[in-house]
Formats: sequence, structure tokens, C-alpha cells
Amino acid sequence: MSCWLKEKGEFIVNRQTAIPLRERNIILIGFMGAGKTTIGQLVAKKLYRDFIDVDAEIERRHGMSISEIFAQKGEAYFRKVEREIIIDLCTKTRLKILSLGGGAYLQEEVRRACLAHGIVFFLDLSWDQWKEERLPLIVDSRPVLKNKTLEEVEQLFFQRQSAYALHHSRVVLNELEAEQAAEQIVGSIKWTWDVYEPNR
Ligand SMILES: Nc1ncnc2c1ncn2[C@@H]1O[C@H](COP(=O)(O)OP(=O)(O)O)[C@@H](O)[C@H]1O
Ligand SMILES: O=C(O)C1=C[C@@H](OP(=O)(O)O)[C@@H](O)[C@H](O)C1
Ligand SMILES: [Mg+2]
Repeated sequence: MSCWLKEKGEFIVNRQTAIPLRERNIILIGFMGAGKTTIGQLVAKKLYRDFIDVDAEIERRHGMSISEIFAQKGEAYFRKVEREIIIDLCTKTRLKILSLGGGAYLQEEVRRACLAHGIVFFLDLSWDQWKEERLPLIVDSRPVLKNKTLEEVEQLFFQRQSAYALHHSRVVLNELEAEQAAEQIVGSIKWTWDVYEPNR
């Protein structure tokens, strides 16, 4: 398989897809509360592109919150809808900034579609920082955290890392403000565009 490698940003892009790099969707993955929605919005603004938050899109289509969908239709239903929407967005849209829900990327079909058609950024945050700073902010709004002990959440956090490791580029968030993280993503993407698709 031929690929591009940007060592500094750990940037590896599959060249087999015909979509030019500049047109590919930029996809943010990572654990819940890492900042995918917040940072995705900022990246979209900086690049003058449309932003789609997959959770918000699911809520819009159902007229229900994610918590209500989990409670009334169950997690398996939510995962099916999330998978279908992401595959649809990956295969039918370009030039978007997409923020996934933290569990979406655990599904192999989702990973395959994202890696083949988009440019995937992993927003990486340490467990200690997540536990201290993010958990209090999101504990009431994420149904996956409901009725779990801290030990169980920690287990989930580390279980998911092997899926998140399958990315094109990683941003280490520890200590970064959302604005700084967005700047880093934009810098990395522009570098890649200029190096691999000059004169476009
Ligand atoms: N870089 C950051 N530094 C501090 N707080 C942040 C940062 N990014 C996001 N947050 C806060 O963390 C919470 C979760 O952010 P969100 O964007 O919803 O994450 P995700 O979409 O990954 O679940 C929000 O309250 C948000 O304001
Ligand atoms: O990690 C998960 O399983 C989930 C993460 C949430 O999105 P965020 O990652 O944006 O919080 C949302 O999709 C749902 O509550 C399930
Ligand atoms: Mg989100």
C-alpha cells in the first residue's frame, strides 16, 4: 500500500482513494469529552468549511436528545444509526469537518470509511486530565457514563485506545486550549496540502 508520511505530525494518508487531499473531510475522533465538538467547530470556522457534529445530526433527525435515544431505543439502535450516517457522510460528502461521537470509531466499518475517504485526527487526552477536568463537565449528559463506577469508566477509556490508535494524525491535548488545538490541526492540514498538493 502506498502512503504519505508526515513524520512530524504522524501523518499517514492512504493514496488509493481518488479524493484529493484538499477536498477530503477532516474527521475528529477521541474519547467523549476530549473536545471533538468544540474543536471541530473552531477548525471549520478557520478553514471556512461546514461543520457536522454526528451526534447533533442524529438528534436533529430524531427530534430527540442522545440520552433520550439511548433510553427509548437502546444503544444498539443508536450505534446502527451512527454507523450509517458516518458511512454516508464519508462516501457522499467532501470538504466537511466532522466530529464523531466517542464510541463511533469502535465500529470497524466506521474506521474503514473514515480512513479511506477522510483525514482522521485523534484528539488525545491523558486519563488523569480527563478524569479531573472533563468528567465533571460531561458526566450528566453522556448516557454511556451513567451507572458506571470510575474504575469501569477507566477501563472503557483504555479499552478504546487501540481503536483510536488507527488515525492519520494525533493532537496531544494536555494543556492545550481548544483554540490552540484547532490552530494545530489547521497548521498540520495546510502543511500537508502544500507539500502533497502544491499549485492547487
Ligand atoms: N481544550 C479544551 N480545554 C478545556 N475544556 C475543553 C476543551 N475542549 C473542550 N472542552 C470542554 O469539555 C467539554 C466537552 O467538550 P466537547 O467538545 O463536547 O467534547 P466531545 O465532543 O469530545 O465529547 C465541554 O464542556 C467543553 O467546553
Ligand atoms: O463515547 C460514546 O460512546 C459516546 C459519546 C458521545 O459523543 P461525544 O464523544 O461527543 O461525547 C455520544 O455519541 C454518545 O453519548 C456515546
Ligand atoms: Mg461531541
